[in-house]
Amino acid sequence: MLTNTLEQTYYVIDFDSTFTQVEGLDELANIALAGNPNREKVVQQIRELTETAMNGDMSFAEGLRRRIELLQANRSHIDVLIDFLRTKISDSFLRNQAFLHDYADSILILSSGFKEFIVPIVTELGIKEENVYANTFRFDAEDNIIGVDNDNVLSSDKGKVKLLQSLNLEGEVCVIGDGYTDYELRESGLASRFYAFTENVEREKVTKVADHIVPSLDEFLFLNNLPRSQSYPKSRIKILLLENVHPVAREAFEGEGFNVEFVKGALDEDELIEKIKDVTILGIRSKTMVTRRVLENAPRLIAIGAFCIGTNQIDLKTATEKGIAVFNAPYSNTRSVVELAVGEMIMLIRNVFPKSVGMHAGKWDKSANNSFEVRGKKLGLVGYGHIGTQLSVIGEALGMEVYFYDVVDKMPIGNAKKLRSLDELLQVADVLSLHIDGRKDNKNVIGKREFGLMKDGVVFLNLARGHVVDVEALVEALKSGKVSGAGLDVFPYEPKTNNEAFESELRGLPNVILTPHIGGSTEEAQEGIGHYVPERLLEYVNNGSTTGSVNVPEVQLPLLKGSHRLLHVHRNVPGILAKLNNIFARYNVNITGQYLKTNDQIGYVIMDVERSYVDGFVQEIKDMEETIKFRMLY
Ligand SMILES: NC(=O)C1=CN([C@@H]2O[C@H](COP(=O)(O)OP(=O)(O)OC[C@H]3O[C@@H](n4cnc5c(N)ncnc54)[C@H](O)[C@@H]3O)[C@@H](O)[C@H]2O)C=CC1
Ligand SMILES: O=C(O)C(=O)COP(=O)(O)O
Repeated sequence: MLTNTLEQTYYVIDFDSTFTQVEGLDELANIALAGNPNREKVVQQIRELTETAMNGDMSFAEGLRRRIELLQANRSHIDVLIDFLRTKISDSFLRNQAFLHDYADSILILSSGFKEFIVPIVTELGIKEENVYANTFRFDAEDNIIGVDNDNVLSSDKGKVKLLQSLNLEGEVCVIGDGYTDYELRESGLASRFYAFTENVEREKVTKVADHIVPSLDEFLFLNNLPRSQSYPKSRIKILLLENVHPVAREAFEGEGFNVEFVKGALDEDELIEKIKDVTILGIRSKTMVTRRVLENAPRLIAIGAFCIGTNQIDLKTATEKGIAVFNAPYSNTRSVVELAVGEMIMLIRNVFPKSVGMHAGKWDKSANNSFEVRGKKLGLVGYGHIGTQLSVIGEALGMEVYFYDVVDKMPIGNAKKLRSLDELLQVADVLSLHIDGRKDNKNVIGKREFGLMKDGVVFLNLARGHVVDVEALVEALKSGKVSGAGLDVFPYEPKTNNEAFESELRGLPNVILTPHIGGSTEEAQEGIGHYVPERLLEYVNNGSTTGSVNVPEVQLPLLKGSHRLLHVHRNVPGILAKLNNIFARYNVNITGQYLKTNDQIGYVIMDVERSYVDGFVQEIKDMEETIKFRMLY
């Protein structure tokens, strides 16, 4: 029995597609009809009836009667269903079991589904069996389901309203559900608020009439200031993913309840400025330019994930100044770039592409002229980082002599020879491949003078960044025969989407392989990046760790247990820690852990404190003039 007091608030929660991700009856049909050739058709009919009834477009009783008729299930199928439903409990309900448990006296499950499968599921999460209001099946002597208990008002039209009426609750009633019948409780005046729950399904007819739309139980608990597992609901945190990053990235964020917007192409500066206003995490690849203007219009942005290697498209200095942590995937597509470079190098030195083009036009040109092996040739690598060193290993395995030049002193791998200047390298290489990063200073590293220093007939590869080569000089070198073949994957201007044409003087030149910036575009690389970058971003958002950040000092933090964690990014000036400690001392706050790392622009201090403190303490930290970004986790 429910104890009614005047101040009491009741939380009436729907089961199907709210408490669980699925509709129980649809799934029961799916199980019961396993092996039946008409299974898909019948399940589909049942789903349509469920949807029609949920939208309020058919009388509920009629829909239920027709669904039971189609079902052909028995008691053993229900046991299978229960096991299945255990794996389909909505994520935000699983996260907030403490609330379900602690507020069990005030929580009612009100469902037009069936107690036989609802009770075992909800009671495991702390709900009281006596607070579950649902239909029950009728069985025959062989345990086949033959109907429903028609005496239960829930089996009739407006059943939920009738049932709630009969409970005669005194106090406030809020309803959480995904269906129109849940809204009818509010419409009838029996409930004072209706929260359309959209974690699993979103029905326009329902959200349109709701007092609030809650994408998760966390959001409901936040709005009502109730105890919850997330200090700030993740459904309120917007993540913008651009440039068609791998779907596993989207799943990683959505699985944790974040609000994700996914865009296939890149955005230009103005489009991004428009979109980024309420974005907390931005995911991009190499194309999206994150300029100072963009960052100045991103008040909520705390992190950027570059789902690639290069970060030259991001204004890192401004990002750091604003305490925005940038992460990338430093080696997830290294191998893919190297394989493409190896393939192109062999194709170019053998003159394969012109022969192939000729063959397509019917020209049989069997000759060895201008076709060479790579074995014994000198491979020159400009930039000896992750990609350069990998290519060094494979080049040697192909029998090439490897030479490299890097602005930083790098250890040669295998028999590779380090050269002291770019000029020296240009003069020895038979095949020259660029693997430098896209920093501004690298603009036109290879221009007219550099082509002039190269051997006649050199094979030239650029899979690094378009602006590092002067294209006009390259075209001239190709036309004059100085460069006998070139493989180009990157260009000073690259189309924003696949719908834009590629314009370049390089088009139509023989023995030039042009590829649309696909060095890192393999299934393997993209999936690897799709896992790696969200892991770094989630660690930062959930725990404060900055492992792998390219601009914020790296700190690997222990998991947060029992304390509140304050994350403070500040301008790196002397005396910050003393100032902070002074505030702690004045407010008598007990610190359970403290970490500090700095770089030349900013400092990142993390303080774990005991939960009991007064709010003024937090405000004082926020108000410090050196504070750039401040957030709290608990
Ligand atoms: N085509 C594509 O799809 C891809 C292109 N890339 C590009 O390749 C670049 C290199 O990638 P990683 O090897 O992973 O980077 P990395 O950072 O490991 O290596 C870059 C190396 O170049 C050196 N360097 C920079 N400027 C130089 C210069 N002017 N002369 C000589 N050495 C110089 C650096 O000291 C460093 O050792 C990335 O920054 C990115 O721009 C990366 C992945 C895919
Ligand atoms: O990883 C990089 O730096 C690349 O250039 C690959 O970029 P993408 O992911 O293809 O836009």
